[in-house]
Amino acid sequence: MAGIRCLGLRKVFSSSRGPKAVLEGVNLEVKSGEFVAILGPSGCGKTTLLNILSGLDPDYSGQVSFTDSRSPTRPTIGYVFQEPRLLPWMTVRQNIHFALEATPSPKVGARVQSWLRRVGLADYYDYYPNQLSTGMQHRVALARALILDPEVMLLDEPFSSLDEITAMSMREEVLELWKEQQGTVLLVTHNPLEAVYLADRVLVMAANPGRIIAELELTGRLPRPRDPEDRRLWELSREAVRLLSPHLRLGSAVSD
Ligand SMILES: Nc1ncnc2c1ncn2[C@@H]1O[C@H](COP(=O)(O)OP(=O)(O)OP(=O)(O)O)[C@@H](O)[C@H]1O
Repeated sequence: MAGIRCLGLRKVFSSSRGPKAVLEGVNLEVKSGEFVAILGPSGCGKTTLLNILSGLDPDYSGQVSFTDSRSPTRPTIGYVFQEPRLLPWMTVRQNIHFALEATPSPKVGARVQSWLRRVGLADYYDYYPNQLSTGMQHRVALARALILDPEVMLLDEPFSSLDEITAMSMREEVLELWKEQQGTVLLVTHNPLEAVYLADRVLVMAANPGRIIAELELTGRLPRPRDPEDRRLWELSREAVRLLSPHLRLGSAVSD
């Protein structure tokens, strides 16, 4: 499994108002096998950061590197986007198969089917995305990322558009898969309770420019397995919000 390291990361976007630094001086270290959440308000640059780490956005300054990877170049990264982004003309099975970039074979077919079972969609393999609920589409997106056996999982608010009941079961699924695969997870969220329930460590981000302003270590304070009803979760989530509040002002995430 691989760790993530960023040093002095800076990202500038151009707009009609001129260049704007969206990320500035972001330093980040995620250990191999660690589950880290990034908590921050809308527009602080969380997705921008994941896009850079995933390799989708190569236009930045600063350093990004991966430690302890089994690959000599770059670890396999599974990226679950905010929206499921399934290909609408492909069935569930075809969408997952497509991610593997492999030619069809009974072995690959069995692997796809096994992941569909894992996310509770074995009976929906021949459905098209528009025949699935949003929660089901998110589960397909999760299977599509996990089938790659990624060393690093980047999760961009994967539960934010789900109803709370579905989100609760998806969180458990992600925790289960993380334990099983022992991969490294970087989860982006603006839900403090979700962050402290899932992560070993929470990095708090503020906007304008996007930067990490605080860190909340949870491993020693909240042993696993965790109970979603544990009162300490509420206290810790309030602590995370308190770390963020001095940096919040209305419209702070909007371009000045
Ligand atoms: N392609 C782009 N061109 C110009 N500005 C952009 C572009 N993509 C993002 N931005 C700006 O970068 C900032 C950070 O955007 P980003 O999507 O990373 O935020 P975020 O923290 O993920 O927000 P949310 O939680 O709402 O998804 C925003 O101010 C946004 O307007």
